[in-house]
Amino acid sequence: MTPMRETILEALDSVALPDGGTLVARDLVRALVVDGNSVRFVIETPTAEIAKTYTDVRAAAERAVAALPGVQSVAVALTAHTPPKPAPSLKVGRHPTPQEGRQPVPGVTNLIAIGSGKGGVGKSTVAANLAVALARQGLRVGLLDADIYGPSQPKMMGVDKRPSSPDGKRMIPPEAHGVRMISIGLMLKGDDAVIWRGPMLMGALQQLLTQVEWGQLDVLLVDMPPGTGDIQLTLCTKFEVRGALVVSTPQDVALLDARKALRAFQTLKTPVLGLIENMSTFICPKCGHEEHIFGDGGVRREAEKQGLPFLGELPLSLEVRLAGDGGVPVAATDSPVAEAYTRIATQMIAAL
Ligand SMILES: Nc1ncnc2c1ncn2[C@@H]1O[C@H](COP(=O)(O)OP(=O)(O)OP(=O)(O)O)[C@@H](O)[C@H]1O
Repeated sequence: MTPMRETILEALDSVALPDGGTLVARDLVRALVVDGNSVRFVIETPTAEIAKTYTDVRAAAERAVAALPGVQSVAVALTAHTPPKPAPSLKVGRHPTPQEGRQPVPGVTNLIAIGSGKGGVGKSTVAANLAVALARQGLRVGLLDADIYGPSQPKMMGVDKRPSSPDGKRMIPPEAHGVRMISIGLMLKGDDAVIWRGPMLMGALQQLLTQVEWGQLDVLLVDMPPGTGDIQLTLCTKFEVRGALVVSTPQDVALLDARKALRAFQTLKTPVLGLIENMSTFICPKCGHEEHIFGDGGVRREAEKQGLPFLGELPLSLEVRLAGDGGVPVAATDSPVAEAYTRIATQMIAAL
């Protein structure tokens, strides 16, 4: 049984604060994510001084949520409100500028959203590798990490340089493995968490799309946060999106959520260019035995059922994980997995 957001907020509304009110009544709960039986959220206090007095509140909040039926793990972060860290002189993170209709991103021919229903299915890994595979085929490629709550592209692409902003108005994206890349993660210091409300998220996305000097790009891939929400809505309603790719594992629970993401793209009138299956199979490096850990062919069947293109499958492999953690995506190497990415990139180019 998956716990409901409302039930969690109700439980948090019972957590009293030393300076009066409750966590919910004082609107201090941010970034509440329910992922199966795991719950995570942030308690954001107005100042660092107040945060220091909230250690017991955090423990009480964790206990209150852990006691709910269906909850197996709870992670609570305690932060103080800090304004988002700006790039050298360009402030990112503001309310969106009003805008009429869907706009193109200057210089970008194909703006493509990479989404997933469920977190952790490898969407960011696929986005990074696909970007590199497309660049290796000679395309001019950009990658925008819009996973504002868990930006992972700087690590996966091996970029830790902050973008420069010579005029304080526009940002120059750093380049890695032939891909121009920008991530909200590059504008933050170390482990800082971004805690913005919906309008701020929309403003940040708008800035990353329009105030970055992307140059001429054949493809700009947008690594979306998992699920459906403000970012997906803003991207698909405010910008001319060529289409979306949806990543899933073959597991039933992942497919269930992938279907929701597909439906959301359809509702937003964003064409789905195809489905990609990640973690399809595991081949034991010692004995060569092949095991379908998360099920066999689920995403291909789903694509057929929905009448959508199936772009290919990618194995579960230690090499992929190590490459991602090491900042050199496997698609930049000569591994057989890189070939699988090349095949998907070729299919994708044909679909554009
Ligand atoms: N095919 C694969 N083989 C091995 N490890 C993988 C594979 N795909 C992804 N991973 C690993 O799984 C973890 C989660 O991947 P990733 O961050 O890409 O998922 P995600 O769907 O973007 O997650 P989130 O939605 O939470 O941002 C990472 O450690 C990544 O290296």
